[in-house]
Amino acid sequence: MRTKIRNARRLVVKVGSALVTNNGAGLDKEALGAWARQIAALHAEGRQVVLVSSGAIAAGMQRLGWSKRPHEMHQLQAAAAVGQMGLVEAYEKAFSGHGLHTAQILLTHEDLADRTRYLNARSTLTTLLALGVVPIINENDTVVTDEIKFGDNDTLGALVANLIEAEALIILTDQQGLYTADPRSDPAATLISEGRAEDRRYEAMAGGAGTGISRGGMITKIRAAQRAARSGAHTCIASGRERDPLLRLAAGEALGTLLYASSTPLQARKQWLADHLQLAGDLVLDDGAAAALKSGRSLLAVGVIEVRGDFERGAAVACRTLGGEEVARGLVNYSASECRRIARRPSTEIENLLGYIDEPELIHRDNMVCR
Ligand SMILES: Nc1ncnc2c1ncn2[C@@H]1O[C@H](COP(=O)(O)OP(=O)(O)O)[C@@H](O)[C@H]1O
Ligand SMILES: N[C@@H](CCC(=O)OP(=O)(O)O)C(=O)O
Repeated sequence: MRTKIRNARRLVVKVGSALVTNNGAGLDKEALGAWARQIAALHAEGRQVVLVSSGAIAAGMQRLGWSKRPHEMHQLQAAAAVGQMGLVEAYEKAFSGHGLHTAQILLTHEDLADRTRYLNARSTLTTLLALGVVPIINENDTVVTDEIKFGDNDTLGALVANLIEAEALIILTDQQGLYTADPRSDPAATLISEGRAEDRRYEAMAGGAGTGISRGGMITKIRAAQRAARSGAHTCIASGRERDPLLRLAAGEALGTLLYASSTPLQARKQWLADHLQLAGDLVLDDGAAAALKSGRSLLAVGVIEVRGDFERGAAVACRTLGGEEVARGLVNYSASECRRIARRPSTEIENLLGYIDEPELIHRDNMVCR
């Protein structure tokens, strides 16, 4: 099983706040240095690595002399802006010691939800990797609001793995991996060595964040593994406090918890659709249309009985049954107001109804992913 990580040529490594800041005590430069050394060694083997690093808020809090994480968004954003400077400065120094350039990339949820920006982010990242640069990614905390937040960097790590079609996502944290229960509260909990990322039982075992400085906890790591698996990436959750965890995992050692992907990679576009967290609206389908989608056909206007939301051509929308069940999601060829005008009507009438026709389908099957 562990050959899955050994064989990975393109990896996303995520390091959490607790590790990066040594539980909030300020940037742990020694730890950063150790990751840089290991990533440099992986590079030398011809692998490409993207680093998703948390720690900006915690580092900023420390610089500003705050001992408690504030609740107000603007204060968190201010702390992140201060801390991100120190974070990238420390990484740049650590990697330059190994002759590697770094690049800072700050992303928001909207960047990955917008089709054009998604494609831009993807091509910038793959270009950087081809140039031998180590991209260092964090959420763009300065501009995010609650609605557009990834919130935790486990989710961001998984989306980056989808974005660049990584083969492995390695999540380093302050525990050895996934335990049968939170080891902080249950000393009898045992470590899970490996299993299918999609196995729903893991969600019940995982709890929230361990410390006041982290966001996600184990549950976001499990969901990140599920998300990564949808694009064929295997996830490993391991302790960042072990000696050389990245090198040992890349050598095939059975460290931490491996949550492997069992499906083949979806096509890049379908991946993006499957991970599209924010949808612009809903199309409510009749039973015939719902059945057609499930058997892999395109969505035609005739099967749409209601249009919800306000969206433009090209937006991602959910296709739902009258009962609310999501059957599929996809990129719609017509705006919401156009959809309302052509709903329940055969495709042959679209030109008459609108005065023009873009596509005969409302959503083409190539631009759709079934749930
Ligand atoms: N089943 C579990 N197995 C391991 N850790 C768990 C589990 N449930 C909850 N946790 C907690 O998740 C924490 C790791 O997540 P988090 O604090 O968000 O760290 P990070 O900053 O690395 O993302 C652990 O310290 C642990 O207390
Ligand atoms: N963007 C935030 C990271 C959010 C966060 O705490 O994530 P995590 O450490 O994964 O729980 C920061 O840099 O502080």
